[in-house]
Amino acid sequence: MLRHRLYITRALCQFMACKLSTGLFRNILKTKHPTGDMWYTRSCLQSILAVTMAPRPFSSSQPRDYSLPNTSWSSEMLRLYEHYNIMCEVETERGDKIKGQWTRLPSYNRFLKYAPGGQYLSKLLLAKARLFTRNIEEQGAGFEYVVFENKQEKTCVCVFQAGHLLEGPPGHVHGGAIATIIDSVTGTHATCHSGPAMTANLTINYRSPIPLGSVVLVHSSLDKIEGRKIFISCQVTSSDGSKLHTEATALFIRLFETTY
Ligand SMILES: CCCCC/C=C\C/C=C\C/C=C\C/C=C\CCCC(=O)SCCNC(=O)CCNC(=O)[C@H](O)C(C)(C)COP(=O)(O)OP(=O)(O)OC[C@H]1O[C@@H](n2cnc3c(N)ncnc32)[C@H](O)[C@@H]1OP(=O)(O)O
Repeated sequence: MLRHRLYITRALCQFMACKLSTGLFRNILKTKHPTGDMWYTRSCLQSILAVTMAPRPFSSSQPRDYSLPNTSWSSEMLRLYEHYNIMCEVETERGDKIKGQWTRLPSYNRFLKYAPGGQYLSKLLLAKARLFTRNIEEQGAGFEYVVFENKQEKTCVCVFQAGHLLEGPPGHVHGGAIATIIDSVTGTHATCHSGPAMTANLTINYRSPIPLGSVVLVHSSLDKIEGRKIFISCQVTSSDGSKLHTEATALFIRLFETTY
């Protein structure tokens, strides 16, 4: 009975939130930008994100936290997950648990129901839109990954296990899939540090192929910030760090004026 009441309350809240946000979008989108480029202007994106960003984009609630271990994770993936997860909480001399240097980031969940960029998709399709890296339902088939952030050192590390649907050269990971995980990790890093940001440039050097099914580490370091520009460098290495697979540099442009 209580569960039913909860479902009804949640459904009502979702309905009202949806009505409110689509109304706001309609009003925002009616205002034509002087350049005529009304869909993709920064001010437009900023207004939309400003009214809808209220909960932080990385949340462990809806619809599911994809960054948590599942049965497809190999022992190496679990070992590395534990290695970083254990450093997210430390014990003081008095035995209290306090926050450690690292933070596990819950998976990013899409926070907009309808976005202006999807103008050519029907509302039905748009409502189904998913983050590219989280769109394969079968566990272990695509991108299995978890990102940890170290705010003090301005670094992130991602433990990434590449599934069989990411094949490029036989038995190895597709270069586009590698670019995707690099973009996602550095994009997550930029967004966590400075708020929503878009990739302006991504330069990649592929040094050695990544065997399909293997677990690699994606290291992201924030090099510098110049105004709205966030410069990040990235290395993909074997899980023990001995082999360099890929290196990259990325430039992100912050969409908001203020950081959060
Ligand atoms: C739909 C928006 C979503 C935003 C994300 C929001 C939330 C995300 C939340 C969580 C993230 C979670 C996970 C992350 C997962 C994936 C991340 C994927 C990220 C992407 O996959 S994202 C798609 C690919 N990405 C694009 O589709 C961008 C297309 N592009 C543009 O939309 C514009 O181009 C933009 C906005 C980049 C800039 O436009 P703008 O009008 O705001 O700024 P402007 O042009 O004035 O540039 C300001 C200063 O940056 C310099 N600058 C600009 N571009 C440069 C370049 N390429 N090289 C060198 N310098 C550059 C200028 O020279 C100037 O420099 P200066 O100030 O010194 O003059």
